[in-house]
Amino acid sequence: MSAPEVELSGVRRSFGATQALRGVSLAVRRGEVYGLVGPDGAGKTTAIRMLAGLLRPDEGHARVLGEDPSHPSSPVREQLGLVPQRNSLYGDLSVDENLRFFARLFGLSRADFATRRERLLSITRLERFTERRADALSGGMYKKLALACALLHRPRVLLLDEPTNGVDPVSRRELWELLYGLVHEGMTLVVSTPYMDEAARCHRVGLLYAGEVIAEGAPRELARAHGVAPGNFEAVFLELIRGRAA
Ligand SMILES: Nc1ncnc2c1ncn2[C@@H]1O[C@H](COP(=O)(O)OP(=O)(O)OP(=O)(O)O)[C@@H](O)[C@H]1O
Repeated sequence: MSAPEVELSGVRRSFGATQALRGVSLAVRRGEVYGLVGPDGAGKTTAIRMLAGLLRPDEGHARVLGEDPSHPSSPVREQLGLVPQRNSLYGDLSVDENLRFFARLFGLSRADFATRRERLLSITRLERFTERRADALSGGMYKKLALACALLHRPRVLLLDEPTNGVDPVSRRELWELLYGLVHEGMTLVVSTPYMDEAARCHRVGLLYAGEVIAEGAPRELARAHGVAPGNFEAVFLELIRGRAA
């Protein structure tokens, strides 16, 4: 079996007295959609930020394509895309200006940018809105633009922190279709979400609760193991949490 592309191993991280991650381990293979599923405050953003190299663990380690993503000169940074939870774009800049800004940041050549721009505007269906300011976009369109900006440099691993938060159901479905398209092209995805129904859209999920992975597996298998209908992760979660409280 191939080596994991994304890995957390025994990761602990505290902020003052708050233990955000309490010994989290996970491994994601090429072409997988791995869901970090859990309620607000479970530690999802902390885990994503660690994989993006923006935070270091107190204990344990994070690896992406076998490298430490927090290392300033790590080549893996070029292979990583991040869609943060909010405010990742310049609200006063238009769709086109945001794309251009991030293309410069990633060092894309003029010709490469032209190709990427066309492709990304097409898959996100933002072609008709290139002049619109990011702040004036709907929630779903804003997330699609954030995704387009994160994809400019053709990352191999994409990290998405609650990409469908505040997005209407139709745009949510569209975003997921877009994500599957990327996976089809060989990308590896780690997606955090507080929406239990979205767990079923992932190949594998880690259920995160109070800084710990309390269950992990393929959605259907987890549902079967807990005797609930496929996709009913709320029931799986409640049973697991009840089990811990008992
Ligand atoms: N920079 C920080 N300073 C202090 N506490 C923090 C910091 N970052 C996270 N925390 C705390 O760590 C815990 C986990 O937060 P985290 O943001 O990772 O959770 P989450 O699952 O992403 O939830 P949310 O969806 O609400 O962001 C929370 O109790 C949070 O308040």
